[in-house]
Amino acid sequence: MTATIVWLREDLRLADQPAFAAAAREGGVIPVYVLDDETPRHRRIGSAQRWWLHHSLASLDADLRKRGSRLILRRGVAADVLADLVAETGAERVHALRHYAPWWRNAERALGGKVDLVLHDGVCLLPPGEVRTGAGDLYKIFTPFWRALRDRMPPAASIPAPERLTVAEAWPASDTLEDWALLPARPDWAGGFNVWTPGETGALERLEAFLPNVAAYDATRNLPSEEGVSYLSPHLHFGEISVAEVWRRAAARPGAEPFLRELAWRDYAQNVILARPDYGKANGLPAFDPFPWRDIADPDVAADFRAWCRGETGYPIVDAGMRELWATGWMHNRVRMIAASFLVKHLLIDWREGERWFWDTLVDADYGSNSVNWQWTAGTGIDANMFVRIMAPLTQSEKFGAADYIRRWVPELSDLGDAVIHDPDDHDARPAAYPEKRIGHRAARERALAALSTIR
Ligand SMILES: Cc1cc2nc3c(=O)[nH]c(=O)nc-3n(C[C@H](O)[C@H](O)[C@H](O)COP(=O)(O)OP(=O)(O)OC[C@H]3O[C@@H](n4cnc5c(N)ncnc54)[C@H](O)[C@@H]3O)c2cc1C
Repeated sequence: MTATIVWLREDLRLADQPAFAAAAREGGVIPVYVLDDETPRHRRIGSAQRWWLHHSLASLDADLRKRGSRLILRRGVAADVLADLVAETGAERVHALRHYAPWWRNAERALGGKVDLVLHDGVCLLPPGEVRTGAGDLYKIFTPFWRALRDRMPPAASIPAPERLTVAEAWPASDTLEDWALLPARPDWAGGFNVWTPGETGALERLEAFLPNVAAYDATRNLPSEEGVSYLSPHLHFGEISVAEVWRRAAARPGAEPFLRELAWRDYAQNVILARPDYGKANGLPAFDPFPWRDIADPDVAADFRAWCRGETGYPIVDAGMRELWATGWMHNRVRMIAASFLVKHLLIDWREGERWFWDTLVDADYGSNSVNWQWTAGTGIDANMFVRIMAPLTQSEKFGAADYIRRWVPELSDLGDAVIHDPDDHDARPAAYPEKRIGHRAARERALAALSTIR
């Protein structure tokens, strides 16, 4: 019997997975995941995502075993490991989904030069690069991108999960998940991650739980104290559910458009990194290259950065968000915007420092979505919120009703009432255990605008 390898990356599912479907038609299937910390170099999978990956791979292996198959785990440079595995097993070809992070495109090119690699679309609603302006260019601005994408929806019908995968004649050797030590041990900081159920079943359950709320999403999505969003981002990042399936299921309900529009941001981000592979480190607007960010090597700046990471800035909404991130690996979108803006504009610290922190601590860290959103918030991006629009964290906190959210994540403030909790200093109500503001809003605003004027 011929054998075919399915190379899995952030597409850890069986349903609506064209690489599995194509391989299953050809004979014996060998599903392989390669832990590759070398090809992405400093973009190796971050600590929070290693936790997720462990559980997601365990879940996929269990699902495969129900179909008479199993997951083969190998470690090393993906293109080399897979080429060796093809030689070892006599596999005829490798099927995989196409990915858009620059290191994955390099790995696809390298592997394609060695073996018969068949790449399938399935990571986005539409393959990045396909949505273009009338002049044939890629869209820089989200709103026209969204309109063009929407005109080409809905996505094609779902591909069912293979009921039984034909088994390879002999299984190649596999590492074990324990060999990879993906879970934190000393200390185990992932206790709060138990709010998540990584894997295809967990992803589907999340979607089912969210669908009845889709019509209310527009009204609740900015309210961190409420459960108004889908919490699907890590499942979507790891490809445990296809974004097309999320679209189809949500679009079948009335009032789904605001949610579908947010899904399109994910596609948009992949389009941006396809056009600008260095978007995680290079300003979208080169005019910002000489911007006088404060020097992180300076001990005062380093202390500000540490306070931001730990949720000790003295701004309750920022601190609640940063602590939610540390505890659960996730942060509400509105609070991500406020916390990111605070780092960049109030503390005047380069957006790349924040992007790196999020890379390590988010369970949904995604090269496209993270860099696009950081650059959007910082005002340095190709589709940018202007730098001069400096978010006032305290006003945002009040406007979006964050009192319960703050009480939950900042226990020092849990006894404060709604009227004072957003800005305890201003009401002379700051408990001694809660830190002072690192900098006042007005002073921060003036400093940020003065810095901006130097590059104008
Ligand atoms: C500074 C900053 C950094 C971010 N980094 C990431 C990241 O690394 N990975 C990530 O997936 N999202 C990132 N986001 C976007 C957004 O915050 C999350 O996608 C969202 O909070 C996830 O929660 P949810 O699944 O409940 O989203 P919902 O509101 O339920 O949205 C559904 C899905 O749409 C997509 N989506 C929604 N908003 C955005 C957006 N602005 N950009 C891209 N996709 C979006 C996500 O896949 C999300 O799961 C970032 C936002 C900011 C401001």
